[in-house]
Amino acid sequence: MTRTLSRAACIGGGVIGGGWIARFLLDGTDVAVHDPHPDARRIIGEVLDNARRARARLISAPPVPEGRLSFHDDIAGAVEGAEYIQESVPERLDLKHEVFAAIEAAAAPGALIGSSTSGFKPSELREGATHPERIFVAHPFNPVYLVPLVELVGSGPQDEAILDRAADILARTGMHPLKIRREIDAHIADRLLEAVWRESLWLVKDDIATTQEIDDAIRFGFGLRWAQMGLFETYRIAGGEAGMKHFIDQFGPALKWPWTKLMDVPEMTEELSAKIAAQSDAQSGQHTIRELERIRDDNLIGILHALRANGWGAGETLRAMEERAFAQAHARAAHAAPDPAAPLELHRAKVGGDWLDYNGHMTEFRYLQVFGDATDAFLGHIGMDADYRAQGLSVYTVETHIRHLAETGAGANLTVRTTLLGFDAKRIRLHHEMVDGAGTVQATAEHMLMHVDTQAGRACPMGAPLTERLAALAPGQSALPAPDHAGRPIRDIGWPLGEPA
Ligand SMILES: NC(=O)C1=CN([C@@H]2O[C@H](COP(=O)(O)OP(=O)(O)OC[C@H]3O[C@@H](n4cnc5c(N)ncnc54)[C@H](O)[C@@H]3O)[C@@H](O)[C@H]2O)C=CC1
Ligand SMILES: C[N+](C)(C)CC(=O)CC(=O)[O-]
Repeated sequence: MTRTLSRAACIGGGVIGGGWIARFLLDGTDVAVHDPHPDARRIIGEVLDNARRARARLISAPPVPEGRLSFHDDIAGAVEGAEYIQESVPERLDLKHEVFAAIEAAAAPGALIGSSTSGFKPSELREGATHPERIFVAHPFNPVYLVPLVELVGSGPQDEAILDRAADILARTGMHPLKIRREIDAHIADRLLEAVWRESLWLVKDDIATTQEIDDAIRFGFGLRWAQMGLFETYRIAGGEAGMKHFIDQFGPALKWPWTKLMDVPEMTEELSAKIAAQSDAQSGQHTIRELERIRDDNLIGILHALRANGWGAGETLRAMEERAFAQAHARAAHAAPDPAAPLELHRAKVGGDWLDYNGHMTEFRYLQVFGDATDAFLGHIGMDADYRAQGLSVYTVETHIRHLAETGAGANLTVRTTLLGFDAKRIRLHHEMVDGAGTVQATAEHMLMHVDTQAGRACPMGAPLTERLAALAPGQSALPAPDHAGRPIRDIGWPLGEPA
């Protein structure tokens, strides 16, 4: 299992710093914060509330125990003992230099120092630094706790090693590090965003469109495409069967037509600024910023889930993050060395608000999900983990019987108690009991699992390590009273009007 970063420091806890704090903290890392803003604790607390809510909806794995959050009056106190330091103070070079000087004076020699800067180059950030090689750009995207991309930028090839170390740490928090080949103002993504932003400002200034109309042009159209394919793959398809070559032949000339005014920037007069703000108020002023954040988060989570289901783009990053969270949960359960003579408590879950059906109860497929995750936790417990499956061996569930016994509602903290009902060379029979925080049984499940050779696509005997682990559990588990419903089929209720023809 990959190690979680033990201590991070976040200097600046505003929009972006708050997101970094949440990402690290919810990944189990202790986070030390310095931000002189008088309301910093409240603001960060509100961001954290939204981030916890989002994380519970995003990932079905049991939550990682949160790291410890501490606030410090100065930078020295915050960075002491931190392995990774993230600077997210306002976008002013003089301020960033001041902050780096204070960080360098107190940080451990091996600590990595990332900057959230949207536009400055590492060579600019490093001016006047004592150990410039430790400072690099780690440019994230809002909300940092949900959007996986982080652009990593150094000054040249000599920075490969430090960027690799940073990439490794940030990938373990569920991010997608993109190493930029060469430093350039505003990296990659902000150059692209800036082009769209600049053009949009012209459209508002020239009264061609309102902020609402521009946003509609994005969200009902090309914005939907960009979350899943980006620009080049999208345009390749737009070239039809002849692909990118045909696309360029057809639309290349348009680049010389006056479609854009990209090289100019409209002067940001008081009048233009007030016009944009008024249109934005009319468009979105009915929601608070925190409400808008929650709407945004829920939409992003839906998109990420769809991408995960399709094994595509940012969905792959989410899948890896979730697998890691499950592996950590299984390791924690195994480490707790459950009593083999009692039902094994190997899996926990919390019922998210979006797990409910139209009756306000946990919807049916979520029961199977929780029981399936508990089965995986049991399999991990007996040694059937990702390494085992990589050998082309796994188990398939061949039969399931779920009983729904209570009305499981939103927010319920579920624990699954697992009993081994028996095993032979190829099969494992399991019973799960799902209880809520008060110990009330919500549902039970019985499963028959078949050990398979996934390449050959047929059942095969388990090897010695697995059968030995099962045999070690057998004395304690077989002594437990068998549930009275075990092995029971669904009762036949007959046909009151007689057998149908
Ligand atoms: N807002 C955005 O969409 C994005 C911003 N960034 C970058 O992140 C950085 C921060 O931007 P935001 O979070 O948007 O700004 P912000 O204004 O929301 O937050 C900045 C925070 O830094 C604190 N601060 C000021 N002086 C400080 C000091 N000496 N030590 C510690 N904290 C200090 C402020 O109190 C404030 O809470 C900038 O470099 C920006 O370019 C990067 C990606 C996206
Ligand atoms: C507007 N911005 C330049 C600060 C935006 C970013 O840096 C990234 C983002 O989250 O859009």
